[in-house]
Amino acid sequence: MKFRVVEIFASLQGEGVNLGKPAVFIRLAGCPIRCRYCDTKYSWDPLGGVEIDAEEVVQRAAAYGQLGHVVITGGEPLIWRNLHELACPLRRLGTVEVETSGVYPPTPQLDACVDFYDVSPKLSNARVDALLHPHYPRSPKAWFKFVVGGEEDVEEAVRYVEKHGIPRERVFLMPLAETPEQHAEVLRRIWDAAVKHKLRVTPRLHVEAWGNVRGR
Ligand SMILES: C[S@@+](CC[C@H](N)C(=O)[O-])C[C@H]1O[C@@H](n2cnc3c(N)ncnc32)[C@H](O)[C@@H]1O
Ligand SMILES: Nc1nc2[nH]cc(C(=O)O)c2c(=O)[nH]1
Ligand code: SF4
Ligand SMILES: [Mg+2]
Repeated sequence: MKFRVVEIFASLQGEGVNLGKPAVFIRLAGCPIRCRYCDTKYSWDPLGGVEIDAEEVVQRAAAYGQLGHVVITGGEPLIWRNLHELACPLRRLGTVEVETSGVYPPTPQLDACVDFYDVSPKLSNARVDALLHPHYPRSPKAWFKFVVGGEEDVEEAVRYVEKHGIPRERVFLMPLAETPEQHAEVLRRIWDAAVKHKLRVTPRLHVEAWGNVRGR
């Protein structure tokens, strides 16, 4: 099975439940959702990247050394209906985490090979119609990151969590930011609302360190 791969790189997981873990990132091409704030628009074209066989992707990922954790991202990786043909062999390299908007459900074969879903449900600040699939709130493997730019977004996230029955202990707020300056400014804006609503906050480590650059 071949996949269109935009980039493969080693970095620290900059977001969410596996924050700070050294990981190999595999960014697949294609995303039909098109969030207004997306910091990875170069991944949207489904014909972008290069076509690589799953086993070759695993070899290239393995070349970074046994980092122990692999992140499949995009783009929207769940549009690839045979994603298990990549996720399952990647388990040879460690735990497997999938970054997703949560719009598309995993197949049972994929779910068996995933350790973490890092789900980013879309609030009105994304300016898209993207419904969270009911598979994720009830999955013990799913963690949730709401991109927020200020207090109003935090309040919307609180309503969203309640409406969709998302377990609060699996929820993170994450600054809508592409530069270290924006990141610090948004953190200050959401800080008290996060405390008030007892919601965890995840930074975007790579944005704080490098801004929005490829391969980091
Ligand atoms: C590029 S997306 C790829 C995975 C998947 N399409 C998704 O949206 O979760 C990876 C993560 O970056 C987040 N993201 C994208 N642009 C952002 C921005 N400008 N500020 C904060 N988070 C952003 C997304 O919400 C998601 O959590
Ligand atoms: N360091 C780092 N961590 C990340 N976590 C999720 C990312 C993504 O683009 O999916 C990402 C990324 O692009 N870089
Ligand atoms: S779903 Fe993810 S990759 Fe697609 S536009 Fe939104 S943030 Fe970007
Ligand atoms: Mg990124």
